[in-house]
Amino acid sequence: MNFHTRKWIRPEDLNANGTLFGGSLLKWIDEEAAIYAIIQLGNYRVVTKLISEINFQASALQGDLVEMGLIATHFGRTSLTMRAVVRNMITRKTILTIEKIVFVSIGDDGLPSPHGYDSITYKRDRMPTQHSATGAIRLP
Ligand SMILES: CC(=O)SCCNC(=O)CCNC(=O)[C@H](O)C(C)(C)COP(=O)(O)OP(=O)(O)OC[C@H]1O[C@@H](n2cnc3c(N)ncnc32)[C@H](O)[C@@H]1OP(=O)(O)O
Repeated sequence: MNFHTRKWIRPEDLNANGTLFGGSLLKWIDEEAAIYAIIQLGNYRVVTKLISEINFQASALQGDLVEMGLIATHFGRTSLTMRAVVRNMITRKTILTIEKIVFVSIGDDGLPSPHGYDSITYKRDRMPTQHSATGAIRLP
């Protein structure tokens, strides 16, 4: 599992208990998983289909650093299933684990679209050359 993204816990990320607000964390995870799905499925149009049980095991305080890790666990026909782990880099405790996050690749018609992949890429070789929403073309 690769831990690409780190976050610094700021005052606006705290709950009334003075610890990390779960909603902030879930927003970061959903965005991280969306970017991971785009890289794996070669499609900017991916949507969250399912997030399984979220088990908050520990927390973080203002000023702590947390890191998020994702790994693809299953390539379906139109979907990608991932596992997520978030760790507190200061206390070294696991903050949460999510066993299943499912994203679906969407076609221009707005319906699930086969992505054609069955294994993880560790490169940027599947990045689409054109963004279907903006028409922007990526330079080589
Ligand atoms: C990044 C974001 O935040 S996106 C915003 C939040 N997400 C959304 O708004 C998505 C809203 N949902 C939808 O638009 C629709 O449910 C869609 C397009 C995602 C899927 O539509 P469905 O009618 O369920 O499509 P369909 O039955 O063909 O399933 C598509 C894939 O999802 C999988 N799937 C569907 N339901 C589930 C489920 N409950 N759990 C796990 N996988 C599921 C299917 O197995 C299929 O995968 P496969 O092709 O790899 O076998």
